[in-house]
Amino acid sequence: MTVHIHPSVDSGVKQGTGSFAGGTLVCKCSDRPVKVAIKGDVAHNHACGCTKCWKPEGAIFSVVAVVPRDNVKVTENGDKLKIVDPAAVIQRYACTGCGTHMYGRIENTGHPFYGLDFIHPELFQETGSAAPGFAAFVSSVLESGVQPGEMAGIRGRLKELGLEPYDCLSPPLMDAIASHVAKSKAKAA
Ligand SMILES: N[C@@H](CCC(=O)N[C@@H](CSCO)C(=O)NCC(=O)O)C(=O)O
Ligand SMILES: [Zn+2]
Ligand SMILES: [Zn+2]
Repeated sequence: MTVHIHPSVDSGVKQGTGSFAGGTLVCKCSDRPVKVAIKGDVAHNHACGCTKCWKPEGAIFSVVAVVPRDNVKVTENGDKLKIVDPAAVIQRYACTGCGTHMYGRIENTGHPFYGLDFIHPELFQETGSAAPGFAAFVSSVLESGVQPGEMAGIRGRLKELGLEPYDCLSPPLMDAIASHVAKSKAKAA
């Protein structure tokens, strides 16, 4: 049986051009779509199996990447945006018309990823942004109703696609988080 991970990778991961200069994210509304301008390319693009990241209908994983928060600007119909969960670490701004998450922002200045916003590159109206490079929070798909017996097939398909599966973030990102924590502790001592 074919395992569907996410429509943007199911027929193979399409590599970015390496020179993506930015573009516009557009929600799914036919009337007054929300538009968000992004400067520059995305970084740390990955498939995410967590329950909080937005996924298109039928997808098991989201595809999510980061950009500097100063490179994110809501340009049209921002009045339709609402924070999904104000208590979450990542405050995800979703369109109240279609439910699409347009960007996620961290307001805690002490968080290792403060300064980076989370976006879904599939919403770019342009092509060529950096491709996903790994899969994060893979075991978390069980929290969305995936059956344990499906996990081997899911991990196998992710590997086949070149998206190494991890049950948290990738080692370089986990290292970045731990280094940040170590530095914060040293400063406080
Ligand atoms: N098992 C949980 C995991 C949720 C989780 O920790 N998600 C990460 C990654 S999201 C992008 O990669 C996270 O940082 N969450 C903070 C937040 O969502 O506010 C689940 O599946 O819910
Ligand atoms: Zn919308
Ligand atoms: Zn996630």
